[in-house]
Amino acid sequence: QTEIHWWHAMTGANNEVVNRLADEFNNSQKDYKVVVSYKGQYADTLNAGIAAFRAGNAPHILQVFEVGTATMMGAKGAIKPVYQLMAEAGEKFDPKAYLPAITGYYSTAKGEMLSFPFNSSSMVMWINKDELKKAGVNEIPKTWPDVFEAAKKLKAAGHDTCGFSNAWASWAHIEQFSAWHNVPMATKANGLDGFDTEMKFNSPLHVRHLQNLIDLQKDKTYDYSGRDSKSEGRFTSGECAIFLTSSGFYGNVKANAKFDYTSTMMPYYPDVQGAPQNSIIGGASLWVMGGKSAEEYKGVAKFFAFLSDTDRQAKLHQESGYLPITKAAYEKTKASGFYEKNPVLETPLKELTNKEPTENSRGLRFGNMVQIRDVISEEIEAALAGQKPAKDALDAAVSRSNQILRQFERTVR
Ligand SMILES: O=P(O)(O)OC[C@H](O)CO
Repeated sequence: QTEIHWWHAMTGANNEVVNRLADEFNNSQKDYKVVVSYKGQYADTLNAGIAAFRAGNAPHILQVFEVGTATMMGAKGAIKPVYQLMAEAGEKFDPKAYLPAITGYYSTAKGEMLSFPFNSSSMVMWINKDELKKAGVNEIPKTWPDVFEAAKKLKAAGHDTCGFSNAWASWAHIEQFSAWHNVPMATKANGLDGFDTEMKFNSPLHVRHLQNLIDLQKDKTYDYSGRDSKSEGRFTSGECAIFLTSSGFYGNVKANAKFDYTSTMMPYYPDVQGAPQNSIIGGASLWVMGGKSAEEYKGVAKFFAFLSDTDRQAKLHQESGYLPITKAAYEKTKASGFYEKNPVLETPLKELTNKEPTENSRGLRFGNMVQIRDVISEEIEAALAGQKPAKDALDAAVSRSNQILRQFERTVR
């Protein structure tokens, strides 16, 4: 039996999904065995994969979050492009079977798919309906001003430590925020049209939004919850009744929330023309590492074909809140009337398809984005702590990010 090692970053309900998929595949045939290992949060998993590649003991499959895409593309020799892998192994593989918002993110300009879409998400606003009702908020907030008003009422009703919050600081307030308001995060279609891109997220709109957060952070009407998803439990525990994070949080919400909940589209500033635009994807894809044997690659290709099965994809979507990856899985879910009963699962799809994507909302691809996210978060944290005004923090984040982009350009040249 040939072992296929899969390193991933899934916890809670999504960790169970990963384990179950591996078990199902292992029981479905005898030639290959998928062995899964949890390697920490996404950034840790990516670092572990790169370090292992350098040391000559990389896994076969590495789950990498969407912002690690450029890093993986630039890591020559470290990866085996998925379109090549599938062709060499003779596995049926049609990139057109997948949702274009997802494949576009993980393909070259020529349309060659480099990594295998696995758990794509978008950011939604999770709502604790019971607590909103208790606080006298009769309508689910739609706009940022609505959210601020609702958060003030929640605070007055006893939510002392959190009126509203979010996971993934940069994803929420810079990356998704820019796309949703149709303003550039950076030039060159946010890097999709070339690594020689420059950051632009210090616009008056970005400054205004961060200033609002700074003002509300003072008495915890807004309360910061960190750079990644570790604090998502603040929603399920009931502490924060309005919480922006991934649609892929669904499995954990379903398992742990002891209240009536829903998810809704991200808020927007209603005076910004064209807002809301469309959201961009998040989550992760599966990268195949370089330097493995033909037999091992055959096993990986078989596993990917297994994952693409329509019923399996539909189930994965319906249980986890991640997007249906294939068009067939989406159609099947829709036709079964599933979304009428479970509107929560349709929220990210509605956001992604809200309008035809523009240069500002197709996605993003930045070299060293993992470091850039840290820089953005660091500056947001300093601003929220009252150490610098919003404009200074965003100017600093932009200029530091541009330096990191230039470093990346030098390494891939
Ligand atoms: O929580 P996930 O898996 O949807 O990922 C959220 C962000 O896109 C990670 O970069």
